[in-house]
Amino acid sequence: MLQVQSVTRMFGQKAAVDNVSFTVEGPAFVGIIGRSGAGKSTFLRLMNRLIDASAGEIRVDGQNVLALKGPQARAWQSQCAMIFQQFNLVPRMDVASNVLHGILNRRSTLQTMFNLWPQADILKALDILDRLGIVEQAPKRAEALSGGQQQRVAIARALMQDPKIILADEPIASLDPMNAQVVMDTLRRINLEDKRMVIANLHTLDTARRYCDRVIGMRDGRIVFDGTPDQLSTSVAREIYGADETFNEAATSTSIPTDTTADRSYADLMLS
Ligand SMILES: Nc1ncnc2c1ncn2[C@@H]1O[C@H](COP(=O)(O)OP(=O)(O)OP(=O)(O)O)[C@@H](O)[C@H]1O
Repeated sequence: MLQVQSVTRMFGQKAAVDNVSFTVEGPAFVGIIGRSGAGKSTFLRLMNRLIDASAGEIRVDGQNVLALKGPQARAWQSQCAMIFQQFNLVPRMDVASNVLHGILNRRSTLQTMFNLWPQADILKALDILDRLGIVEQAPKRAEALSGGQQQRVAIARALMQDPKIILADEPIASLDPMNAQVVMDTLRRINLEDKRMVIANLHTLDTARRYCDRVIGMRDGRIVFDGTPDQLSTSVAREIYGADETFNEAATSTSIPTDTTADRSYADLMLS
């Protein structure tokens, strides 16, 4: 169970995250939406302890993870793995080693220097890649893969940590619609099959509606919507994004073009 209680993060005089509270029971798939600067990334970084909160508590199964220090804070970080828009892989390193890097902090410097991995870890990494449908890519350099494949490698690296929670910061923002769907399907599968909570910052409404059990809308650091995908009407979305009646949902869509639109580029669709 996740309990976020009155969490605030100030940058100077500005509250990037402003008195945010919500509770999630069980391993839900939670989407956070909102326009640029709403505080979505800051919130995920607070949860993962990449930055400190100015006030508030985040309790996971009763423990306030914002109060953890030193090794306990690092242990928490491996319990809530992070996935980023730009994948954050080591481009020249092979895919299998990138996945193994998910458990880098559990190894000695000497083992790391000589790239020595226990066989059990290597097998686990290959198993995870197999599960995500990219095991044949294991010996290739990460930079040789498509964006969608690279994001799946990043998900595999996260799974190597065996996390309770996966935090995904705009995981499909750099991907074309087809790859975006594969990556979102992968995250949803992990959520449902492994019962790991996923909290994903999403920049498109249709993705939030399609994949999430729960959607949280942020605006200027505050929660302005917290509900189910079917409660996320166009007028509610307009409120979250702070847009007027010219607000066009299609401009926040990543749906895959079909039939009559198949010849048009994705950019054309976004602009239409
Ligand atoms: N390190 C920082 N120093 C100062 N201000 C910051 C810092 N990080 C974020 N902010 C500010 O906090 C606010 C929230 O930023 P944040 O990146 O969390 O928004 P976001 O909703 O994730 O936006 P985006 O979708 O563009 O990433 C913004 O006004 C931003 O300028």
